[in-house]
Amino acid sequence: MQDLGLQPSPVVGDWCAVQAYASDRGLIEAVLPRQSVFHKPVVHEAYGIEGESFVVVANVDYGAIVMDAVHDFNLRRIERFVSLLYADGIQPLLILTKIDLLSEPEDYRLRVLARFADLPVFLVDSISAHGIEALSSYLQRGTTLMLLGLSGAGKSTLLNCLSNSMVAKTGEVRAQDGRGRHTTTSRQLYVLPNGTILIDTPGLRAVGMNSSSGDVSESFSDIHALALQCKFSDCTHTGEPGCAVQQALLAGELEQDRFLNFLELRGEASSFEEVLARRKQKDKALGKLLYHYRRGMKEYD
Ligand SMILES: Nc1nc2c(ncn2[C@@H]2O[C@H](COP(=O)(O)OP(=O)(O)OP(=O)(O)O)[C@@H](O)[C@H]2O)c(=O)[nH]1
Ligand SMILES: [Zn+2]
Repeated sequence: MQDLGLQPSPVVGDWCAVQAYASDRGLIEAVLPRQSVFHKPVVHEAYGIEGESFVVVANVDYGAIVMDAVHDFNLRRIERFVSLLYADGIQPLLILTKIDLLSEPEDYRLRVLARFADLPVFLVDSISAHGIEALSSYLQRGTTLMLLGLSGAGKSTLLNCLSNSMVAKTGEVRAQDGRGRHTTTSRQLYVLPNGTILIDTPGLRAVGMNSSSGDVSESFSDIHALALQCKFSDCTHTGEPGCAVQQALLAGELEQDRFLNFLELRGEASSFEEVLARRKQKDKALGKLLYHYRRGMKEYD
């Protein structure tokens, strides 16, 4: 967003005082005090580093983690989202989608509750709207829900289902693994007919936050398995000879979209790891400096 010279700069979810100068245009004069903010951390706390973080969404009441129960059910990812939400004092909810494709959807609820006993879990089929009713107590006028989830998790479809109108464009998804295209390219805010506010965050960015390359290979186990057959163990899969990933792409066994998604996430993960490496180097240099300083002091004693 363009820096408007306001303190703070408005983000999605902010309530602003606006001076209207045309029927569809206005000038933001002030950002009203925020009730809550959701931060995107730059560096993961698990590494013992208090990294920078920045506010991505303001005034969120609930963080709805949207997860494809069929193709992407992952307790570790739930944990990551839950801890990020808790860190900002935002109540998490879990919405497991595509349950129409499961024979025993209740099993998934039990698996989640065994680990996160207090987490409200909803099993929904956004196509037929089955299970949507259970969410209604969270969908109140003036309540803001932020949707978090990977690309293809079913956020746009859920939004459509909730609003009963095509407010968001859903992407085509491959039957094979259920991964979608990145139809959500910017954070957006929708107001449901009853006055509930929904904020849809880009699927890719949601996983990008504090992901490490370990997480990336976990999410792309097919590419990881192919990579083991590459001629070079440090193959980047971007043009080396004897690359099994490129071969699979050529043979149509690996979808180009999925590969591009992998490259994008790997890029994010490696810059994250670079930050860590730089930080370690700095700490080492500081340790050395302190050591010499202390020795110097002793010599004076
Ligand atoms: N069977 C079934 N399919 C679903 C359900 N929800 C979503 N889908 C399908 O899953 C695919 C991806 O859904 P989207 O709503 O586009 O996913 P998204 O989370 O918005 O993805 P991004 O916009 O990339 O972040 C689409 O083909 C949907 O039709 C569901 O409850 N049941
Ligand atoms: Zn390769």
